Amino acid sequence: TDISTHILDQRMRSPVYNASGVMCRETTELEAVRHSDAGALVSKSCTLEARDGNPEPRYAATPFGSINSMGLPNHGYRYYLDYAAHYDYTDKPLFISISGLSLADNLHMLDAFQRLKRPLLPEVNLSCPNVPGKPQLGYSFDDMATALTAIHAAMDIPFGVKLPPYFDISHFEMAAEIFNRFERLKFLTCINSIGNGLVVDTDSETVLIKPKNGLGGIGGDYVLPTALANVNTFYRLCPDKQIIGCGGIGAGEQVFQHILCGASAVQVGTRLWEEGAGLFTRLNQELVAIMQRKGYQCLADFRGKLCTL
Ligand SMILES: CC(C)(C)CCc1c(C(=O)O)[nH]c(=O)[nH]c1=O
Repeated sequence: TDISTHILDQRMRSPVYNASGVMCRETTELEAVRHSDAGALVSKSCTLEARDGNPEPRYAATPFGSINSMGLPNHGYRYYLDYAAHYDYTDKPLFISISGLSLADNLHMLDAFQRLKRPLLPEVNLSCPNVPGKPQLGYSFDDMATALTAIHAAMDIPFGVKLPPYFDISHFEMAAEIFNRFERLKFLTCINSIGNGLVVDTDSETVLIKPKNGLGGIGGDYVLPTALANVNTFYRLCPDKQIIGCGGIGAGEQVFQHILCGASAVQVGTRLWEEGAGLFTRLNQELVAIMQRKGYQCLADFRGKLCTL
């Protein structure tokens, strides 16, 4: 049973790896993912300068997932640039998440990474903050088109984007129309956390996290249906791009479902935060067991073959 996959021409022995933001801010964490059974690794979204992020508590596990308002804590792009400069690319693919506070910052960082002349894979976080008072880039279609036009013009290496969840069919169509303009935009990672949820503790009658009056991105079991809808819809609307699934993965079954919906690889956030890097070994084993039960030899036997009624 072969669970290997490729993103562009880069082979992954397993289709499963970490989601940006989890187990990837420190080089020690990146190395833990690299030494695990994950098929790749992605770094914490970086900004031009290092950031402490928001006051704690800023992450909380909940009965069916998690809530977070980390506030982009990271060591600044140079720290991840150094990791990418010395990385052994024959091992497993390295994705670099970029979340500049402005288009100029994104262009500066992306240029620095492409000047390394290494096969790293940039993942531009479109949940990055836009001008205050405007929706995030991923929800401001004109600004998103402007930013991607500038990024595509500046990038001569392939890159991807990390997308917020969409819910309205017209938004899927408008977003896909924009992404399909850009040939070197080669992969779409769907989805980021579902924004600005609120989790309340009944006994204390209090929110769980300190920032933003307790509002934060929701991950975990709660988001699986939305994640699968985004994976499958962009899989159908953007046939020239690969889809990386993210959201609601806690067992091999959800890895299977994401790939059935069209994902070429999948990322795990909440479950990885809660379980640690041994998770990848478990998910790989559970995926193999499902494939064996169904008689599939490789991921291509079922990728994108979701049946409709
Ligand atoms: C939400 C932002 C702080 C604007 C970007 C970083 C980010 C964070 C974060 O650092 O709070 N959390 C997420 O679940 N997704 C993200 O993309």
